[in-house]
Amino acid sequence: MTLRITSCTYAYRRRRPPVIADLTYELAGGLSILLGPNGAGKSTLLKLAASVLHPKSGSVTLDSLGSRTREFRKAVAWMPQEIASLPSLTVREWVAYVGWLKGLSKAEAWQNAQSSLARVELSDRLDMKTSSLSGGQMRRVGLAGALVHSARILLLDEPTAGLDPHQRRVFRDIVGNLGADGVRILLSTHDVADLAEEADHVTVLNDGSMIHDGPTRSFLSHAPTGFDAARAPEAAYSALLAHHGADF
Ligand SMILES: Nc1ncnc2c1ncn2[C@@H]1O[C@H](COP(=O)(O)OP(=O)(O)OP(=O)(O)O)[C@@H](O)[C@H]1O
Repeated sequence: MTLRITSCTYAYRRRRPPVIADLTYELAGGLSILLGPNGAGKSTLLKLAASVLHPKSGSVTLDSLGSRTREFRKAVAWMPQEIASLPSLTVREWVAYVGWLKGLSKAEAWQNAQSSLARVELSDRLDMKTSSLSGGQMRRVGLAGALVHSARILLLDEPTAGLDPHQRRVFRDIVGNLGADGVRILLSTHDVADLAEEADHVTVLNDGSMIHDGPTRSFLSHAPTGFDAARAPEAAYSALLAHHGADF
């Protein structure tokens, strides 16, 4: 399934410059990462792709499905940057609720909640209230929510922020397995060094426009010569932004 954003423009306020300006993008296969300075428009782009926001002009489609259709919403999962705990819900209820909102039956949602929480290593927290979790644990609940309805497209907004090194490894394994199953993943991150080596594709946003969109190899080629491999992703990122006069 191909997710396409075509000539999209989005502004939060009238008479203000758009946050996303006439942007066209197609999500490649495997893992794509979305980079850019604070305020570049990464979360806004993910929300447009997830049908949480709707463009003022242009379109968001999945093959022939428009982004306002139920089928589109079922095929696409979105993990927001801020995962809200619902104080009255347990961890399993929180994830099952997301599954139910995405069209699963109550029984399926309840069952899938258990298995997706096992994938993020939270089986021992099923019956705890979400309000009692740490920030990193709550992000893992958010990821379980994105996994619960087996979407073909995953849109993850800074999923590794605040995760400890072991949980980063668990996250990478999950993403690697999903990629192998043909799920397409777009994730935003500031963790250039950590994730670039895993990514198939890199997109860089600056001030609402794409300044790079291509395979990881072509992104890394922007690193000035002489950088060792471990520092190449950061060097490539800085070089691209400097080239485009970004204020970062
Ligand atoms: N709800 C909102 N109302 C008004 N302006 C907003 C709103 N959300 C975001 N913005 C503005 O839109 C711009 C892009 O924000 P966005 O959150 O998409 O950037 P980002 O690249 O995800 O940033 P970060 O890396 O800091 O998360 C910023 O200037 C931000 O202030």
